[in-house]
Amino acid sequence: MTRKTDAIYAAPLKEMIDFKFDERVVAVFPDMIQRSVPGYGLIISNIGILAAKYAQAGSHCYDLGCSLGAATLAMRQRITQPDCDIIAVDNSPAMIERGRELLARDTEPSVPVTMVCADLQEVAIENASVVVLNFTLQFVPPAQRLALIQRIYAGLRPGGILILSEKIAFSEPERQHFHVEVHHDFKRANGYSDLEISQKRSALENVMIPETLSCHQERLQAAGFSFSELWFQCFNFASLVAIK
Ligand SMILES: Nc1ncnc2c1ncn2[C@@H]1O[C@H](C[S@+](CC[C@H]([NH3+])C(=O)[O-])CC(=O)[O-])[C@@H](O)[C@H]1O
Ligand SMILES: O=C(O)C(=O)Cc1ccccc1
Repeated sequence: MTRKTDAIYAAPLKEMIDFKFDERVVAVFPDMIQRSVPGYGLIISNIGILAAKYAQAGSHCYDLGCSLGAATLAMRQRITQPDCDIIAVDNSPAMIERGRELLARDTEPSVPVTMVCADLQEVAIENASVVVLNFTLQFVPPAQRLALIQRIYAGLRPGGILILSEKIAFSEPERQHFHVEVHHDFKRANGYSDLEISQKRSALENVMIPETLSCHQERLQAAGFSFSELWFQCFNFASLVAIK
């Protein structure tokens, strides 16, 4: 399959509109996320590894903010426990429509998947062994984040896990500056121009709100998770696993 190149912010825009997961983004999303998030492919494949270890027989696995279902497909390929299913949720109709097409191409008999177009806040989380928030919490309004993590904790079985990947912020200006600069270098090395980088940054400003690693760790603890581990970090992109 040829991958469509992301050029959404390549030409100067007269007016900056907030970033939205619409048809235009969906059409280039695999290219956009791969060129923008350091370690994205590695994170996806290791979500499969973690799910294979922690999925429990007869439980649900959730992929919240699934986009095109990359984490879902990685989990689906690896989970071997009987009677599991995956519930993949996204509130972008364009993402779910394309995600369903990609899922239909994956014809190997394996774990059943349901792709749901809904706000993740409206989806019940129950009898869960694996919950994935792969770069999704950063788009949830900060005031709603604790309640969501508490609801995930309540829906997990003992021994179940939450995988939480996020772009992170740093409280010390010098450290924040370092990571932002190096991330921009990463994007430049992947073919984005300075204009694309700066226009996308403005479009994301009101929509994607990163927090510090300690903010995430403290929230996980406050929600009841007594164990969490940073298993991935590259520049200002990190992934935690928390075990109930
Ligand atoms: N309230 C919400 N309810 C449901 N979905 C939401 C909500 N808010 C945002 N989304 C969805 O969360 C996704 C975030 S992208 C996740 C990548 C994916 N996890 C991946 O592993 O490829 C991350 C990124 O692009 O940086 C988008 O598809 C939104 O529509
Ligand atoms: O592109 C960026 O600068 C990011 O921080 C990551 C990202 C990737 C895909 C959609 C939105 C944000």
